[in-house]
Amino acid sequence: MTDVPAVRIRNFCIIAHIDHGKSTLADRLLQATGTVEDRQMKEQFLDNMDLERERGITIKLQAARMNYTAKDGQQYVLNLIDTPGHVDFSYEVSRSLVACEGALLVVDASQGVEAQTLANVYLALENNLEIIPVLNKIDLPGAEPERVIGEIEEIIGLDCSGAILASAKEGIGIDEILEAVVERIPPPPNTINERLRALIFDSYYDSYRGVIVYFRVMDGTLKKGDRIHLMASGKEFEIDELGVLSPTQKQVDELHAGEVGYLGAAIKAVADARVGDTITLSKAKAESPLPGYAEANPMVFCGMFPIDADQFEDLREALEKLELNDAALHYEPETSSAMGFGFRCGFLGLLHMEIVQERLEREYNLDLIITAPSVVYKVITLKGEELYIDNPSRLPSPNDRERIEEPYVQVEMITPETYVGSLMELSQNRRGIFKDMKYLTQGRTTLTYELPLAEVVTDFFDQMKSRSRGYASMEYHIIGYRENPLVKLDIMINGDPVDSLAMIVHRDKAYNVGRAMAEKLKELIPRHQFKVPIQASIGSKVIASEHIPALRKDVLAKCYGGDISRKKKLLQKQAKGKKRMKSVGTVDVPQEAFMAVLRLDQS
Ligand SMILES: Nc1nc2c(ncn2[C@@H]2O[C@H](COP(=O)(O)OP(=O)(O)OP(=O)(O)O)[C@@H](O)[C@H]2O)c(=O)[nH]1
Repeated sequence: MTDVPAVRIRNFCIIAHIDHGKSTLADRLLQATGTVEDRQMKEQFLDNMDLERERGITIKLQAARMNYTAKDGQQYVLNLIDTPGHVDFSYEVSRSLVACEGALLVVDASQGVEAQTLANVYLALENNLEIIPVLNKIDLPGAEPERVIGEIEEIIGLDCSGAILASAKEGIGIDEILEAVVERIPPPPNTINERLRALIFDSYYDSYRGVIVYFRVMDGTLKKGDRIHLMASGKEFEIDELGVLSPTQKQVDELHAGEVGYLGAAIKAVADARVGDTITLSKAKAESPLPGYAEANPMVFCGMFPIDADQFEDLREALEKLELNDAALHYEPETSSAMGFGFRCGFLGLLHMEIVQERLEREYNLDLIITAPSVVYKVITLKGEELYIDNPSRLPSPNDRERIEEPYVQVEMITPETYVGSLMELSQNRRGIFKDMKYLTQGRTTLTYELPLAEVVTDFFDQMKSRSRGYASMEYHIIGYRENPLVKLDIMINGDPVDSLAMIVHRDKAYNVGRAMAEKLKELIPRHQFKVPIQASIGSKVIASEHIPALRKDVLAKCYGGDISRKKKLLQKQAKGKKRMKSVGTVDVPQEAFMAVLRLDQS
């Protein structure tokens, strides 16, 4: 909007670990600046997806524009850009940081610095953001702001002399935070006369208006009606809606360098306007795009099969719809000898996978069987080809391959000292390579390991949480592919190989995993009228074998005295249990069996 010179704009975001109070603080800032009136204040305004609110996590980033009259008497525009709080979405976090000049680093004064906070602070420092430390929750009796300040200084090396003590809940420190944003965060550079470059930091699909794009104008001016060119996708569109988020959408005619806004341009799918892409004008293109564009590559894959084969087309339609709004979701049809027709789907990480699954089941009413997550393996064949395999059942035979490589990640954990031994054991068991350990204040420790991603996606996070009684936190990033002696483990049920249960494991662990899998499946697959053998094999060699004995007793025999309502209840319970089963040959296999690998006692 023309009336705001760049010197009176401040663009900032909030960096915080989950639950340290980011959303509560954002709400307070919106209230204190009168952006949202108290009575229309929905709790946690910025997290507006139901699923997000239910789980209390921020998935999609958004922005809010606030007008603030500072102590110097001047009117400022403060743009708060929200960032997602989970490692799966770290690329989106990095783009939203680039759209800012400063960040509030919110740390729970009764807890301390956590792994995820660290990762995002380093990203902010790399991007030269001005960081304002905020010690939140000082109203809590256990708050120790001095200790936590010491920790921030020690771990991050950040000068905390200007740290602000706050309680988002009680509204303490909110004015100080707003003043600090104005005083300490630099205004955006005034590049209004340069060619238009605007950075996309988020987008979502609206069924009436097409994709709505959130962006920060870095250089130049953008007007309603302009024809825009997206520098990475190469696509062109005409802007039919331009506006700011205050925090609901409000239309404006133009936006200048330094401003944050949204646009609509009849864009069909978010994949056409990806996060990180640069918007420029068709008639006066910028010479080069803004740096740092990357396509989000799926790292974790799983199979999704409708329990009822008739739902295959519904599943396809649901995935098509989700894809409009999720550029990182990949899928392609898959046929499994055991499961029939379904899709192989790719995700950024486990949380992303869970969110998609939940939406398919909840919003599209699909009953799905989902197979265990797998990472993408790189196979070099004897002919020298390089193949990327995201489905263990597709692994080329040992006779055709020269080697297999798997993705590795660097994992940073922060934990109270007491749990260090247990977490080191967990990491060693998961083929981890110890890299570093540092003692912090108050008996807290950072641990750094390099681990195969495959070992991290199979419940590493849950194990870490349970071994540390919920106190440890972690963060990981991909560091590349490494060769390992990996083999394919096949599972046979009743003599039939079940392709959806095949997995790729390290040779040294194959025997244990095979045995544990056979035992677990024996536990999870219900008894049938006949004996069901279960075998685990590598190539033609059977390495573990179990069997489920035939069913003898009638379940109803358990009921006494012909109590009909009780009988009904039991039958209903059985029918419900059946819903989540897939027939593999003549054997009914429940959903849990396909996830058995996540529940093996091998951690
Ligand atoms: N006592 C106290 N509790 C607070 C304060 N700020 C936030 N909380 C509580 O801490 C919990 C987490 O707060 P949120 O604002 O949802 O945390 P968040 O960082 O946004 O969490 P994510 O959205 O999951 O990233 C909620 O139960 C809040 O009510 C505070 O200053 N004092």
